[in-house]
Amino acid sequence: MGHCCSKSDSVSVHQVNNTVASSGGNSATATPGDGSAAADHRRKPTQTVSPGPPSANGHSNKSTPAHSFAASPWQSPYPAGVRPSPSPARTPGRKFRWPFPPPSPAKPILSAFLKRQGAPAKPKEGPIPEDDGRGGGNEGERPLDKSFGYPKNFSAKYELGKEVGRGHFGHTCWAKGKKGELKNQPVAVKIISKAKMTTAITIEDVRREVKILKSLSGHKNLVKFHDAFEDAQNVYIVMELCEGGELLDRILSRGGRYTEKDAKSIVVQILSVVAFCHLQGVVHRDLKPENFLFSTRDDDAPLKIIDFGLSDFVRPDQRLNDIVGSAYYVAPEVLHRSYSIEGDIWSIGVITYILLCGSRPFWARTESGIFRSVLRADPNFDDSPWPSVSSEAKDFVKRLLNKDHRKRMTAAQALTHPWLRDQNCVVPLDILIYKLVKSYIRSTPLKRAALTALSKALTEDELIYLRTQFELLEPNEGFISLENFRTTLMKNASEAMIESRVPEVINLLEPLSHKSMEFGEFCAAAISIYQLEALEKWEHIATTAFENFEVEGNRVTSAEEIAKEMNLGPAAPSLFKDWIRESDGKLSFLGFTKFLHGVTLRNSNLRHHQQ
Ligand SMILES: Nc1ncnc2c1ncn2[C@@H]1O[C@H](COP(=O)(O)OP(=O)(O)OP(=O)(O)O)[C@@H](O)[C@H]1O
Repeated sequence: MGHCCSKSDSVSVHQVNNTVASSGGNSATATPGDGSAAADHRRKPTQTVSPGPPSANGHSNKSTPAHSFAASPWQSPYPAGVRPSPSPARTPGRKFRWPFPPPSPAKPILSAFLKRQGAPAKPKEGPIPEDDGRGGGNEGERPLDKSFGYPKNFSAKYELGKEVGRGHFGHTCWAKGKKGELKNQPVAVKIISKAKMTTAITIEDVRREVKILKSLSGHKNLVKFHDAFEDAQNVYIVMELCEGGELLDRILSRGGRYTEKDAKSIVVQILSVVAFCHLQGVVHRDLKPENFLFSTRDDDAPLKIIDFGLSDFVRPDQRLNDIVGSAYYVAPEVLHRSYSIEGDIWSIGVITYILLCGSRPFWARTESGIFRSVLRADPNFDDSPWPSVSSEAKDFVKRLLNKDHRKRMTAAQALTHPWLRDQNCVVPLDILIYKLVKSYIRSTPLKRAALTALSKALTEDELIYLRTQFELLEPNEGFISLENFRTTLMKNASEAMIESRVPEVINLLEPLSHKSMEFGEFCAAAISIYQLEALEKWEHIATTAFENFEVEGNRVTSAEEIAKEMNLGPAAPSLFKDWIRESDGKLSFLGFTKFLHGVTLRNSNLRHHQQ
């Protein structure tokens, strides 16, 4: 995926647009006036390109060819000096139709976002100055080092064939191996032009894409990485060839939507591979139907995730702040510049919504309108075909499209959702468990008692996910300890993760070395109050939990004690008065639920009182 701008820099960016509806392409009957007048640039390039005048981002379309064909024996599909229009005239319609409006090439989300906020937009594809306080060097003075250390003998090992796909910053060709294991085997080669790597950051982006592809090998729904090469002009990423086309094209060929049954099999594959990426500490950041390819043309061909060009490594407690992704699929917290792997889950929610009804959940004619909709609008579940969609499917989508990222299901949890139960999904280890258990073992006895009361309010059905996770930790005679957490993580982690992250994650669980947990305590440790609050029956759960707490756990406390337990300063106790019953000095129902919820820094009142 795109390397036009940095990911790691605040101006990073990208790919906005109508990409959802973008690639379907037979433009012959495009409807004027609805954004669909131009055709699919990948297939009918001459109808969409706008040679000559400066593009919407202020860069001349003439200046730099978008893609290098130097290494390809085949001709560029574009006329000389012409590249796809970098900015679509408008955003296509909400409904999927055939034919589709043109795909929109990269367009920075951030620039549109800044414009909305009244700040001057930075050039979208122009080099990002590296002396902007973000730690780069002055590229005007120091030539960029574009050597990657990859082998240089690409053409000795592979024979390039025709182009099979084109992104904004690279094109992908069919090729076959000339020697070794891949002799005569077809492969795909993504070719990224070094001429387009105009900053140290864009170079780093390519390096990271290769590193991530290497480190993630092994999942059946992930395109297999073979090798990376370079020469003076290009970087070549050799990978498994997927011959079945994009998920987007299949959605289109089915008239815009899937049956629930077929949608489930797609969603399970997406969740499975995304759960794998998240466990390995990788956030994809550009999940959309164009980035899933079918390995063959068969109806039941496996789906493969591609394009880790916007992906990044993320630690369990880390928040990322660069705005990247594609507008229709971007999560609210990405636009708020504080996000992590839950952003991918939102995108899967958007994809599932589209699969089930053929429309986008967040739609507007302009990019700023899309962002507004993502931030504020609730998706429509009333219009056709939603009344005939199962309530489980609707609940599933709603639990992915929760605007509060803490309330969203994780990919592993989603695989245990009732909608997918008949799919017999293999549920992978969830890194969220490690995060929650880490907090639990550091919490106070009162908090643990409250969590225990809460976990006891859940039904066996609601505990399926936790039971699966507990089994994955391979309890010894019903108990798990630090060793179980360590071995299970090692068993499920990639080599890169074992080297870089596992020690850190396990160290944080160190207090567990002196204790072991049976399933009951594990449930108390690994439930997320935020996720439970998102459930329709939360009120019932909370009431039952409080009844449990009254029987076992609720004790006389004071506002000072609670403030102390919640790590709050001396001015805070006045805030907690309502939490304690005057009659017996124990937590009230309100106090119980708020205490469970904890205090977040978002609560400006508390912050104020802490000062
Ligand atoms: N392994 C593959 N097998 C077959 N086709 C592929 C493969 N990888 C990529 N393609 C095709 O090449 C196109 C561009 O690839 P990719 O998305 O990785 O490039 P990009 O420049 O990063 O794209 P984008 O602008 O969409 O982010 C894809 O949309 C797809 O059609």
